Amino acid sequence: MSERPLSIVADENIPAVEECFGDLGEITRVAGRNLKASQLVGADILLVRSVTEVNGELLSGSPVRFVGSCTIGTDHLDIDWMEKHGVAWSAAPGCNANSVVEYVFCALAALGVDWRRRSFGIVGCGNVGGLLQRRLHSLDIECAVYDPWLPDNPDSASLHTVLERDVVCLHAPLVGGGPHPSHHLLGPDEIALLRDDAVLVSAGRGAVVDNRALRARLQDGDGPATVLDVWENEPDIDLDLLQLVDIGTPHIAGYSMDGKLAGTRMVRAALDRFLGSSAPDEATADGAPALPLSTEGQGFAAMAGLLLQAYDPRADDLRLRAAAERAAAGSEPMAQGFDRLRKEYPERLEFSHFHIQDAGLGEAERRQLAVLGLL
Ligand SMILES: NC(=O)c1ccc[n+]([C@@H]2O[C@H](COP(=O)([O-])OP(=O)(O)OC[C@H]3O[C@@H](n4cnc5c(N)ncnc54)[C@H](O)[C@@H]3O)[C@@H](O)[C@H]2O)c1
Ligand SMILES: O=C(O)[C@H](O)[C@H](O)COP(=O)(O)O
Repeated sequence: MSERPLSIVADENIPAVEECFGDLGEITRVAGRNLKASQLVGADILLVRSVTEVNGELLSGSPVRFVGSCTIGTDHLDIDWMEKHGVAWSAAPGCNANSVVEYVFCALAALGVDWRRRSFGIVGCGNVGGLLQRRLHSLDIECAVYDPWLPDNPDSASLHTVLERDVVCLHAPLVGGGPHPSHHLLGPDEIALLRDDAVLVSAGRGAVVDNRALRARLQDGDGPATVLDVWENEPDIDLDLLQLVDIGTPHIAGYSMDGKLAGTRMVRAALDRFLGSSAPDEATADGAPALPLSTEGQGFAAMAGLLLQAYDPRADDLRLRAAAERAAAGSEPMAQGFDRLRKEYPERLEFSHFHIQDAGLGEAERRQLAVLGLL
């Protein structure tokens, strides 16, 4: 690419683009959900989130030579098309994995589920599932893993076995083809395996679970306690399903400020590799003063209380239900409300920004909280 300033088109909801990319040229912010080819006339670089389908329809005829997605997931990118047409690309593997794992434990805390007494099943054991597995190992909690690409994982088990565990966590990507597609990996038969006293946490991609089949199972009045962060047909989600889940959130498990900034930084680093240059100082969520958390109660209640002071997913659940009520009342379409909650998401910091102020906790609880990243 030439030495002239670059023209960078970036989704309006990616944080710190000006700080991380401003030295390279001119930045134009766009609404990613409905990005059109006509908005890419003259663009060299395109920075997207998961809501932009990046394919031949969008890119053919444009001068874009590098696409950066500040996300872990890549199912919105037509990688084959880009590689065939000489468009370089990068996502941000693992950028918000810690945020998702913290979401899982906070959701369990909100449900009053003492994770120390439960067995876990993990579907998809990459950056997110693998981090969860390592934390569970450090806490001496049993887990079984279904990941067809990782047969040597020490906890490797069949999908059937994994789905019969006490807490089932879904962290598989949405994969369309190949030997292990994941669309509706959990269909009616697999959903039937989930125990009534189990917990299901889905934080990969919505269409990994057949939402209609899940709704049918929950409508029968039984089924597991259910935490859904991702949905089929986002942002126009199934409002009946939302009524049936225990915690429903608008695809924000990975939305810690740390995770978002890591995504922006990783894409800048990838662009530098492409350009053969190096990055300026990066924006970071580090260095903020440690925020105090106080303990109340003892044992699991104290630990759960601390986690929920750091992040309580029930606040996100309430906001999503309020958006659903507005949709039902006809004052704001659900799709608009879902995207607005994501756009206006409050700043959320990961556990590493907090510290536990008083010493009411026992040694075991302190050690367990340290494993989770809370000191
Ligand atoms: N809810 C959120 O906010 C949020 C945040 C981050 C990531 N995600 C989603 O979670 C997914 C996983 O994230 P990651 O960082 O662990 O990705 P990753 O690419 O590091 O790992 C994905 C793992 O899933 C496995 N896998 C592939 N196909 C599978 C299948 N059919 N069944 C089971 N496992 C399969 C892969 O072998 C790999 O080990 C991402 O692709 C993304 O879609 C969601
Ligand atoms: O894939 C990811 O990294 C996550 O799903 C991420 O949180 C998606 O967020 P978005 O790009 O839609 O803002």
